Amino acid sequence: MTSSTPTPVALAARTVVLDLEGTTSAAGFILGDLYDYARPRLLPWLQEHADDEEVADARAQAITDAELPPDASDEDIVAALLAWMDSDVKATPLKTLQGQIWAEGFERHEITSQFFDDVIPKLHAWHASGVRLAVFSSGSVTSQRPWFKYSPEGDLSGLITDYFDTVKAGPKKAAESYRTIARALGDEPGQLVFFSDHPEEIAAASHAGWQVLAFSREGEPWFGADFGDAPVVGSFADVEVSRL
Ligand SMILES: CSCCC(=O)C(=O)COP(=O)(O)O
Ligand SMILES: [Mg+2]
Repeated sequence: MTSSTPTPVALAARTVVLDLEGTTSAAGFILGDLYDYARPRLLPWLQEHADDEEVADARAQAITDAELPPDASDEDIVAALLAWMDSDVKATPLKTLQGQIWAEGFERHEITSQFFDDVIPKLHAWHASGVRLAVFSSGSVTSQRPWFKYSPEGDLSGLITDYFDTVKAGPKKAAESYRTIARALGDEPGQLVFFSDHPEEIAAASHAGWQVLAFSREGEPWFGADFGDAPVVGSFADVEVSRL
């Protein structure tokens, strides 16, 4: 029998920016527990929050993105949202509406977040050593904040200083989004490192001059993907980050 020891990766950075699904947290949990929570709540949410500006914008954007007629009904829009959910299409209007629904679910203690066992100890250690921690996820900032507040290990929001989503920063597969985040954080690109499970996100961050670290976790959608020249690990336990 052969055994392989993972190669530890040592990095120096001012800020670690975290992807969530597939990196800190299991896709199966998000696509299972969280999506199941959102599905039956989409139609009543649209109906009951029709006057909310963010909901109205998401509704209009969903009509455009799904190529629905301008007078599409709430039922038509929900059918498009559900189809996106079934294929895990990370459409911004879907993420806005899911995020609002989940935020309420977290506040009501009807859902909690989930992290791989190797993640939270490292977040505490890096935060304690002065490394800034931020998030860049397709999940909306409205859902990112309670994701860290209502963790199974208590409130982790004190560890995270900045949150970015595709509304604030732009698409995760576009290098310009990483330039926007670097400017917002006041860091030089090389002072930042992006952790992600997605090859195109890793390529985009790298193109913007960031350090990158790819996560290839067994059982996750991008396990075994080709990350080009990027260093690859399977666990936060294999990573050391010192403050640059
Ligand atoms: C904040 S929990 C919900 C996360 C989510 O909806 C999502 O799509 C995560 O995708 P990521 O960009 O973090 O891979
Ligand atoms: Mg991801």
